Amino acid sequence: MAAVTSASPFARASPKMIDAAAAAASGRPLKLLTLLLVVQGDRVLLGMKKRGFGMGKYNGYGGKVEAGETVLEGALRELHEEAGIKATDATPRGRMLFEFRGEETVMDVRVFSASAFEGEPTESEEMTTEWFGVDKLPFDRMWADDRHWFPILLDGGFFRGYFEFEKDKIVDGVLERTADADTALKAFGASK
Ligand SMILES: Nc1[nH]c(=O)nc2c1ncn2[C@H]1C[C@H](O)[C@@H](COP(=O)(O)OP(=O)(O)OP(=O)(O)O)O1
Repeated sequence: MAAVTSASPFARASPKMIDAAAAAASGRPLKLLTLLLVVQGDRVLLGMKKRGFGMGKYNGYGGKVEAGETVLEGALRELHEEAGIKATDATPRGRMLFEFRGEETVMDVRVFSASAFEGEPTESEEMTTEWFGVDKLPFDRMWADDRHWFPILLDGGFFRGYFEFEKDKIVDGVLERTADADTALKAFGASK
């Protein structure tokens, strides 16, 4: 399992590097977003984004956390709105900061996974619903960071990272497997 993760050029991050990357973003506005991956046995539910940010890419389900809801509630609501299902065992797995060159706001993405749900995956106006085998994930049609942290997610682990993008290409990044979800969350001084 370590071999999978260390294959990533970003996996050599020390906590110090992560903190330095986070400090680079401190003081900048963070946009709180969720991302929920439904992983059932050896298959993963992904949706192709049909509009807006990330259009044309496959991803898990998620979006902005609304006022008055917790991050988990936001993650569950987005999954339901976009894929028509209710996850019953969603659990936090990681935290990723994404910076886009030329943009002030840094995306603060809270990653969850779930394996159980109620309902049938149903395509929405925003996303399709498609199952992919864990060894056939469409990484070349996903966000470039995904191939680096998916192995940790599929392996049952927790992670935190920071990636800088120029359009949709990675220009810099650090990624670290953490001992638990709390460590991943508190990494960048999460307030909620
Ligand atoms: N580099 C990245 N890698 C990744 O795997 N997911 C990313 C990502 N950058 C953003 N995301 C996810 C987080 C979130 O689930 C989604 C963006 O949220 P939204 O779809 O809500 O954005 P939109 O600007 O389209 O919002 P709405 O206009 O409210 O639909 O993309």
